[in-house]
Amino acid sequence: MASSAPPLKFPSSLFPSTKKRREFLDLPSIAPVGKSWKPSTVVVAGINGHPQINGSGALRVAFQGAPGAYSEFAAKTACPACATIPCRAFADAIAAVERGRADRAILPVESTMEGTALRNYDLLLRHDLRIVQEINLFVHYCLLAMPGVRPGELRRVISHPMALAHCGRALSQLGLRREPVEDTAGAVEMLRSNHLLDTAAIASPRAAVLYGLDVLAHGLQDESWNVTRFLLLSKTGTRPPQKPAGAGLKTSLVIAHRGGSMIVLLKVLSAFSKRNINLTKLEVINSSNEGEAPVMILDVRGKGSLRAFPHVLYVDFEGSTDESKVKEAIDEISSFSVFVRILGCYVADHNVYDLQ
Ligand SMILES: O=C(O)C(=O)C[C@]1(C(=O)O)C=C[C@@H](O)C=C1
Repeated sequence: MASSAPPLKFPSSLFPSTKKRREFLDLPSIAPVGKSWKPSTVVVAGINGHPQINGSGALRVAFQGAPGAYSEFAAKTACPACATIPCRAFADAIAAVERGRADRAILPVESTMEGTALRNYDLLLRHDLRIVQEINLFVHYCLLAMPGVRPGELRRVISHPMALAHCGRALSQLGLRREPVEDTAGAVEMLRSNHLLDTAAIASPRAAVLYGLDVLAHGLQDESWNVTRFLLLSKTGTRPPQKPAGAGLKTSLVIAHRGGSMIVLLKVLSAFSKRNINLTKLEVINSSNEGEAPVMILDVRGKGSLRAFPHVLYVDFEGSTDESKVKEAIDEISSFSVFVRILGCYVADHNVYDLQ
C-alpha cells in the first residue's frame, strides 16, 4: 500500500457526545452558568434572570459577522426580543447605529484568555456612542466540518483570529493549517457555500445546527474557562439608568494624561479609593514610543473632533455618574488630566451566560 500522510490525531477528550440543538432562533436555553467572572479584581452579587433593555421591544442590534456568530448570541442574550442585523465589520455595526439603521451595536471588548480587545476600544473611542449594557458570554468552541467528513480528511481550519488564538494548543495537536477569516459563523458559511471537504471551521455548536454541519470536537479552547465580555452601544442613553433591585451600576471612563510617570496613575487610584469607589477594570495604554500610534478619541464635548493621546487609562468602576462621590472623583481626575470622557453608565451584570 502506498504510504500516505499519517492520520490526524484527535485527542479523545475533545469528543464528548454531541447533542444537536435546534432552538437557535428563540434561544430559550441561555442561562447564567453560575460562576462570576472577575475581569480584574472585583465582583459583587450576581443578578438573576436575563437583562433586557426597556423590558423588551424589538430593538435592532447590529453585530459583526454572519448569523450564528458569538456576537449575535451575545446580542440575543442581552435583549432576547431583539432583531439582529449582521454586518461585515465592527465599524459597520457602529455605522448602522449612527445612521439609524440599528438601535444598538454589540462589541466584544475583553476576554479571559486575551484580555482587552484594544482594536474594539479604539472603535468605541472614535465614535459618539454610549455603553448601555454589558454581557459576559461563555465561549465554547467546536470543530465543525461538512456532513460526513472524517477528521483524517481535514488539512486546514478557518475561523476568526481570536477563535484560532484561543484554540492554539488543540489546533497544534491536530496539525491543521490555520487561516483567519472575518468571523466564526462566516467561516461556517464559507465551508457550506464552497463545499470545502478538507477544511474545518471553529465556531459555536449553534452555528453547526444553523448551517447543518457536523460537530467533530467540543471544547477546543485552551482554557476551559473562556468568557468574552461584550458591550451594547447606543446613540441615546446619556442618563444613567435606574438602579434595579439587587444590582449595582457601573461606569466606564477614558482618561488621557501627559504620562511620563506613575504619579498620574496613583492620583487616579487615590481619587477613587478615598471615596471608596471600587474599580472593576484598569487598563494602562502608553504609546509614546516611536512608531506607536497614539489613541484617537472623539472629543464629544469639544468640537466633535478626533484628538490624539499617547497616554490613556481605561477605567470601569462601580457607581453611577448621578452619585455625588462619583462626580467629585471625576472632577478631581479632570483637574490633573488632559481629557476625560464618560463612555457609559449601565447596570453591572456579573453573570456569565452559556449557550449550551
Ligand atoms: O466571530 C465571532 O463569532 C464573533 O462574535 C467575534 C469574536 C471576537 O471578536 O472576539 C467574539 C467572541 C469569540 O471570542 C470569538 C470571536
